[in-house]
This record gives sequence, structure tokens and C-alpha cells, in this order.
Amino acid sequence: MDHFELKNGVLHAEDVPLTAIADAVGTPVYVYSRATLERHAQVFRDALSILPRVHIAFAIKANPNLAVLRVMKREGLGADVVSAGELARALAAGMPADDIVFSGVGKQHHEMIAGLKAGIGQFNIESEEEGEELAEIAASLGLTANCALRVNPDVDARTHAKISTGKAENKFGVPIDRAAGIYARLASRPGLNMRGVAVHIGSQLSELEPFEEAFAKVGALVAELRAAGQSVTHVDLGGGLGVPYKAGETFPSPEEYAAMVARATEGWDVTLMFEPGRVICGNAGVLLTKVVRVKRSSNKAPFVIVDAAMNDLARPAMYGAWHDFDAVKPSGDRMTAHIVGPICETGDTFAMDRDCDALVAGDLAVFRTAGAYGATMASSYNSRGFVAEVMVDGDKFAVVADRIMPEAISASERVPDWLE
Ligand SMILES: Cc1ncc(COP(=O)(O)O)c(C=O)c1O
Ligand SMILES: N[C@@H](CCCC[NH3+])C(=O)O
Repeated sequence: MDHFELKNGVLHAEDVPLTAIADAVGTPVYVYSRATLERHAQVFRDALSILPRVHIAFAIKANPNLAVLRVMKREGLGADVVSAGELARALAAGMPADDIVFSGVGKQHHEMIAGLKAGIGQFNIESEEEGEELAEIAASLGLTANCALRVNPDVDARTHAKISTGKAENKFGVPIDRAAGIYARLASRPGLNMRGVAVHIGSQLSELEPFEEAFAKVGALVAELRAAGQSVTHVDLGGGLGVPYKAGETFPSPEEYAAMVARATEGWDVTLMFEPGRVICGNAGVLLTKVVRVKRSSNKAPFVIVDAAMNDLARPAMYGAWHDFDAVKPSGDRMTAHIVGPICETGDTFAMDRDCDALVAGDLAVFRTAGAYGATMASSYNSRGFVAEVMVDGDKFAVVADRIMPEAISASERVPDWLE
């Protein structure tokens, strides 16, 4: 359930008509609902409350806006970060360092130092090489890093190939059959406190079986590690639970996910950690856009050209992803159209032959389920600047990220004097 609904014929975010946001802030603009963010965080947390010890770290990559992070912090969530930039955001949002987990296959020297100095709760180590480097840095600083070893269980998440992370050929984690040896070697290094195992097999999973298969392998590893005398107090089960993008689609609920986790982890006696991203913020945002013009150049479906483009919302161009597209003031008439942006690439296409509300130039419309992997993946391609972000709370709203104009970007560029 989200809070983007028609009221008196106008699509609202909570109690704010989207027309008011377009008037005040312009388009394109991402609009987030605070109530939806809170509800999703609460539903996920409540579902997991059937488990004994739980830590939830919001995967910041899904939506790193500071206002969104503040909502997460107020809901008691920590953060899963993958860069020094994300770490700085989590801290700036007020998240306790101890609630922060540092994931990522390419942590750099300066990022490890930043995490160590901040005193973050856990590093998820993705290779033996990374573990050795972290051990050296920690020891040189006189610090100890709490660590989990991320394993690659070689499980097919049955999601889009570009966001599947748990197959043997993917770059993430260490092969699970080599994990016990690596864990033992890293556990002997001063500077590291090896305390657990981490796994994350991919994003936008629509079925529970791949999770269960991966968690069973992790359970066997935990038993093997303990039998070898290693301490395992934490297991990070990652994120990945998918959300419906098309009206009518059904996905496993957080309650069903939690029940599966309870089954799969029975008797582990660890703190279970989770890194949800999309399931918390996906349905909490829309991308509000305006129709630039409707182009009818043949007998085929017209092109509805909107002012949002692949630089603002990359998912359709990158993954062929579907986002429901609805008018802000639907007339009741329908049309079949290709929904495209203004960018000079054929890939700047949001939908082909889409049955949608009838639209004319100047009309407002939204791409739904744009709260995750939306603004955060934006670029300034075609010198379009960066899209603005707004958060709604009841009948009020605030700009939570300014639109960055193309002039501001070119102002950071220089022509060297040897080109004068
Ligand atoms: C390590 C890690 N944790 C958590 C997530 C969040 O995934 P999702 O947004 O699918 O929950 C990702 C992204 O797939 C990830 O790479
Ligand atoms: N960017 C992807 C998700 C990537 C998950 C990152 N580990 C998407 O929009 O679906």
C-alpha cells in the first residue's frame, strides 16, 4: 500500500495534490511519501520481530536522500553503505556508527580508514585480499574491525541478470566452499574480529526459494565454522525482497519472508542482520513529469514525450524495467502510446505500446514505484542537470534535494589556459 491516490480526480501524495508540487518546484521531480516510508519500515520490522535478535540496516544505495535516511533513523533502522560517500550520509543523518554495515566489493584504502575511524558496526569483507588489507589498516590505527565474510553461495536469484549477485560468476563474496579456510585465516589476523557471515544474492527477488536455498548453505557453513572452533555471532542475510511494479502483481510479503527466515535459521543462535532497500522505499516515491508534446508521425502509436528522461530514471533503459504510468488528472479516456524522454538515444524509452491515460501536451503524469534506485541513479546526461526531490508529510511538503541546474555543473568545469 502506498499513499499516492486520486482524490477529487487529482492524484495526491498523502494530502498534497501533485499539481501543487509541480507548480512550486517544477518538473521532473521525485516525490516521496513520509507515511509510506514509515509504514514500510514498520511492516518490515514488525514482520521480523518473530526472530530472536535482529538488526536492520537500510541499504542506502536504494535512496540516499538525507531526509529519507532521517526517516529510517527515526524508525530505528541502521544503514548498509557501500562507499565513503554513503557512510558520510548515514552519519550525517544521525545514524549511530554501530548501526552501520559497510558492504561492497571494492572498498578503497581511504574508505576503510573512514569506516574504522567512525567506529562502524561491521565490515562485510568480500575477498581474502580485502580482509588482509583491512587487517593491516586496522592494526596500524590500533583499532579492531568487526567483520563478516560475505559468501557467494552460487544460487540463482531468478531476477534480472544485471542485479543478480549470488551466482558463482558474479563478482560478489568468496566462493562458499572456500569460505571456512578464508574465515580461519582472517580470524587469526590482529585488527580483525571475525564475527559472522554475510550473503546477498540479488535484488528484486519475486520468490522465496532462492533465499531459502542460499540461507541453507549459509547455515551449513555456520555449523562448519563452529565445528572448527570459530566464533559466529552474526549472520547478515542481505536485502533483495522485491516489490510489485505493475498493478496487480503479487510478491512475497514481509511476513512470508520472515516466516521463511525463521524456518531457515532455526537454532543458529546469532544476531540476524538484514539490508533491505527497495522493499522499504520503492513504493514510497513517484517521478512526477510533464508531457512536452504528443508526436503522431505514423499510423502507429503516438510518442508521448515527457520532460523526464533516462538520466532521471535509468531503470527502464538499463533493465527494461516497467513503471506504471498514470495521469495526475485522468480524464477517463485511454490511449496506447510509446512513453519517451527527450534524450537523444532510442533507449530513452520508458514504455512501448503502453495502454495509459489519454494525455496531451502540458498534462502531468507519474512513473510509480520510483522511490528506490531512482534519483540515486540519476546523471546529467545531455546536460539536463539533476532532478529535484520532494518529501510530503500529510498536507505539507518540502524540497529535500534541490534541482541542480546544468549551469551549476558546467560552473565546475575549466578550460585550460593552453586552449585559450
Ligand atoms: C550488499 C547489498 N545489500 C543490500 C542491497 C539492497 O537490495 P534491495 O534493494 O534489493 O533490498 C543490495 C542491492 O542489491 C546489495 O548489493
Ligand atoms: N539498480 C537496481 C538494483 C541494484 C541493486 C544493487 N545491489 C535496480 O534498479 O533495480
